[in-house]
Amino acid sequence: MTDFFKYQALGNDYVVIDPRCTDVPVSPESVRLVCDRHFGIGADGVLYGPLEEPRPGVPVPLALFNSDGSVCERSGNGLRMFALHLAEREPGTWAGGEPFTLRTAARDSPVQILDRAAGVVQVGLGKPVFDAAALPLLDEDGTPAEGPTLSVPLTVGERKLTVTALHNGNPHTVVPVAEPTAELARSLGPEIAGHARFPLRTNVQFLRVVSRSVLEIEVYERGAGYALASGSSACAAASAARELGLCDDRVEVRMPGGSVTVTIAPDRSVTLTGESQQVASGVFAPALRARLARAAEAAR
Ligand SMILES: N[C@H](CCC[C@H](N)C(=O)O)C(=O)O
Repeated sequence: MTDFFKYQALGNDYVVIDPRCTDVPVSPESVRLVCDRHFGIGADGVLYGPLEEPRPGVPVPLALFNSDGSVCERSGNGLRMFALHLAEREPGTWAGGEPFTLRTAARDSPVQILDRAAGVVQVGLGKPVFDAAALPLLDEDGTPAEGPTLSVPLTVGERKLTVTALHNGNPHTVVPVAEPTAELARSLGPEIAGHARFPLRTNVQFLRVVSRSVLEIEVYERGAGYALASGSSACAAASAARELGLCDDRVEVRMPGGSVTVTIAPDRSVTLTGESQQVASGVFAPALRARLARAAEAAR
């Protein structure tokens, strides 16, 4: 029995719970406990799956959770880590470098392991949508906003920002700034992520365009807080910068935990490539197991 596998991608860390390997119940409450860095394992989220026995040629379903227990539709890094998990469990089936498909609440995402030893995995996030209704984004007066979300004004406390919002499986808000810092992300990030104009909340990226081929971001994730890296955030920043004419169609996105490569096809489809690694696997101690079981029971 293996209750959990822990992975990280550029410091964005996830615990994989594979129902084929453990009977630990997964609920929002137990996710919060597992992700707690003091009372649990510690992670930005949980990848729970595969939800059915994987078969080659059939999309592999999994569920994604943020560390606060909320459901997340898609995670660029999370899917890359989950692909590696499948390859490490069943190298004969998944590690051959053939593309396969992972299925989450957002939609199907193609993944491909480019270098298993180095943990290099590519994932396609499809075409982003720059549309107020998709996020959703409300007007200042609380009514649903309409139309494109490129360079829209957003008032946050005393600050009048200009942001670009988009949906690439999950919602993102890109804030161009002169100097993205962890302090800025930690202070302003939560105010934007939970802003009344985003009723479903949003992930937030503070962006500096270093050159046409290099972007730098700091990330505040919806449901997980400050993050050292985020794959879909890197893609969101690249898509926003590309749409605003600020970068080319292949960019390096630098984050505190490391860099990824994002490419944007002529039809705007986005591909994310980067590294990730397994860092640990193990069993929960009986006391934590008991608490997880109680947490799942309470959630019923
Ligand atoms: N870390 C993830 C993004 C998680 C997004 C999540 N916080 C949400 O609620 O949308 C990534 O690498 O793409």
